[in-house]
Amino acid sequence: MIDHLLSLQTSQSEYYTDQIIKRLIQVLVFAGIDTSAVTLEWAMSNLLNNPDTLKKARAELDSEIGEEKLIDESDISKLHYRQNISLETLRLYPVTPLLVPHMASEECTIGGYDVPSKTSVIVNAWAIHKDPKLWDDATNFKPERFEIEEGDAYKLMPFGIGGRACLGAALAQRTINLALGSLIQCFEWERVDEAEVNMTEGNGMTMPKAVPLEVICRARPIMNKVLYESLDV
Ligand code: HEM
Repeated sequence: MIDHLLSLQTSQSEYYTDQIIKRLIQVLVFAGIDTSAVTLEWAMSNLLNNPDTLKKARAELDSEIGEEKLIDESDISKLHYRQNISLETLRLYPVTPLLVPHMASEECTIGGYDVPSKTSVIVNAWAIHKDPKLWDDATNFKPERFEIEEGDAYKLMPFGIGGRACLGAALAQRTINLALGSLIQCFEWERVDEAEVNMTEGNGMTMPKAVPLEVICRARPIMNKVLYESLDV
């Protein structure tokens, strides 16, 4: 990306100044890293509190990919249940719960309220995602719900909607699905004790867990195979 921006700088030096390039990279780092990492932590926490879901996700991986090769990007589209786990995680724990503030470009009506032009408008995606009028059993973690519904964009909007929606949504979904798939394929996961993982939401720009996740993991046999192959022994 930096390479590409620097080559644009040679042909369009007035626009692609060093400052613009630095800011673009800052935005990508800021918008792209913590959001995906925190979502992954919420997803793992959900799986540890829902062992049957974890078992089902592992069974899907074993049957679609097997235990001989590691999951790669081309496998993601085969793993529907796994994708539903990410969607359900982003529904219950959207890491940007209020999206980012918008401004009404012209006078309009929202939910019966007259909104003058240039008013700041904040969308509470967190509340929409848990609204019992929109979702059955709204507060429970049920990835199966997406087998029936497609994740209507006006009900499920962890990446925002429209012209200013998240530019990295597709990349984020691929990264999260691949990372989560690899973690499930390569390790057995257990809670550190009998108690459920604490799902309290903390404060911060990207809604973190109030109590960081602690887990026990054990390598599955595929790890031996992959490690030996990479050492070429
Ligand atoms: C789980 C991961 C992510 C979530 C939940 C997320 C969520 C969001 C949300 C809610 C917005 C604001 C949308 C709106 O204005 O309504 C946004 C904007 C943006 N996101 Fe993401 N994001 C994620 C990952 C990423 C990644 C991986 C990148 C890039 C590497 C990225 C780049 C951006 C950029 C550049 C914008 C600003 C778009 C604009 O203002 O036109 N995001 N994201």
